[in-house]
This record gives sequence, C-alpha cells and structure tokens, in this order.
Amino acid sequence: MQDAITTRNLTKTFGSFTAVDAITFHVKKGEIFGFLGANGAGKTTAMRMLCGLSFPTSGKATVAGFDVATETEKIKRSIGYMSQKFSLYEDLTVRENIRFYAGIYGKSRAFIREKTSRVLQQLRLENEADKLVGALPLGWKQKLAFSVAIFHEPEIVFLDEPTGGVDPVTRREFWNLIYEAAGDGITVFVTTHYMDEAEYCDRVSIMVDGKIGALDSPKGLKETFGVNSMDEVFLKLARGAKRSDG
Ligand SMILES: Nc1ncnc2c1ncn2[C@@H]1O[C@H](COP(=O)(O)OP(=O)(O)OP(=O)(O)O)[C@@H](O)[C@H]1O
Repeated sequence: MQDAITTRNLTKTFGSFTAVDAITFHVKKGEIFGFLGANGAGKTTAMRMLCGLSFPTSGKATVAGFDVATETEKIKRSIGYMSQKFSLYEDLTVRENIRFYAGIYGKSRAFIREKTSRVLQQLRLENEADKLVGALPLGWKQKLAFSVAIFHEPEIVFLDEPTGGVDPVTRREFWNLIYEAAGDGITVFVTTHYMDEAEYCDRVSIMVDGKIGALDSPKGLKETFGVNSMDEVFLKLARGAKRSDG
C-alpha cells in the first residue's frame, strides 16, 4: 500500500541555523501519527513543508503521492489543516463557517447541504447552527474546526496542537472525532504537548533539535526506554536536547 507521507533527509535551514535536520520517516495510510518534540524542536517547520506552505532546503517528501517541492497545489487539495492559530471566523455563524470553507474546495451545494446536517448532528450543534462561532466554548470551536478541516474529505489531515487549552474530557471527545476520521480512512498527522494524547496514536515520532530522536508505537517506545509512560519517554529524550526551554 502506498504511504500517505514519505520524507527522505528532509531539511530546512534558516541562514546558518538548521531547524529541520535530515528527517526520514513514512506515515501509512489511515494511520494516526503523533509528531512530538519540545518547544523549538522543529515540528511546525516540518509540518509547514509537508503542507506545501514552505519549501525544503534539501531532501525530499511526498504527501498523498505528491512532491512537496513541485506539487504544492495538488497537496493543498488533498489535505486538511487545523491549528489553534488558524481557525474559524468568530464573526460568522457555525453554518456560515462550514459553507465558507466547503466553498473553497469547490464542493457542490447538495454535498454541502447534506454533509452540513450530518456534521451538526455529529457535534450535537444543531441548535447552535445559526449562532456566531465567537459565542461557542473553546472545546466546541475546536471540534467544529476539526470537522471543517475534514469536511472536503481529504486524504490526510494535519493537526497542529489541536486541543491546546481545553479540559481533559473535551480532549477525549475531540479524540473520538479523530478516531472516527481515521476509521473513515483519513490519515491523521498530529502534534501535541499532551502525553496522554501521544498514547492514543498508532505511532509517535519525537523530534529533538531538528532530528527524529525516536519513532515507534507508544508501546514500543516504552519498552525501548524501559519506562511505563510516554511522559517518561519524552523526558528521557528531551533531557538531551539543546534547544528546548522546557
Ligand atoms: N522563519 C524562521 N526564521 C528563523 N528561524 C526560524 C523560523 N521559523 C522557525 N525558526 C526556528 O526554528 C526552530 C524550530 O521552530 P519550530 O517552530 O519548527 O519548532 P516547534 O517544534 O514547532 O516548536 P513549538 O512547539 O514551540 O511550536 C526554532 O528555533 C525557531 O526559532
């Protein structure tokens, strides 16, 4: 089976500083892949290259079979993206936000109408459909942002710290949505600082100073490092990092 994401010595430098240093990994189709690392490790820089938002300095990567150096428009059509920083329009209603983002991907009116009611039902937001997004609690906004990011049924969705700042119960609900998306065949690439979320991933990569310090299933990582939790795996790896402030 073709991989959803492949990278080979993918590198990004800013002047003399190497933010992402020759990373090589594969993400399988349908996999939930956690992308961890301390602050400044290079996660966002790597993710931006994979989303076609920034060109690699050297090395190669493909996303949904397309080259990140030459086929960025095709990549953008094949992926969904959600980050805490790039989110919904607070001064549009729930329904208007859905319609706006679905329109960008050129979906038909019938598709948008039918899928909007399914999404509102799934999120139990039917009664809020015509309320401004700005009035919703943060956890609901994030669930809605995720549903909007996969509304056009992309092959891969990139989530950049999607659950930052919400309580554990809402995070758990958010992860139920991730599992459902993965069940529908969408590959999930997710960065997080929460180690309980790392446990929910099929495989996890941990970046240290621009390189991949470790990559395996949570179970495999715990065995390799001889510890009982992802927290301890992370601490063991991050302790050797030079860039981290945490
Ligand atoms: N445009 C840029 N110019 C110069 N340096 C940059 C640029 N973008 C990122 N960096 C540097 O590259 C390093 C990696 O940053 P990046 O944002 O990728 O880390 P991160 O792992 O996503 O961290 P965080 O968890 O804090 O978001 C940092 O030292 C950062 O200062």
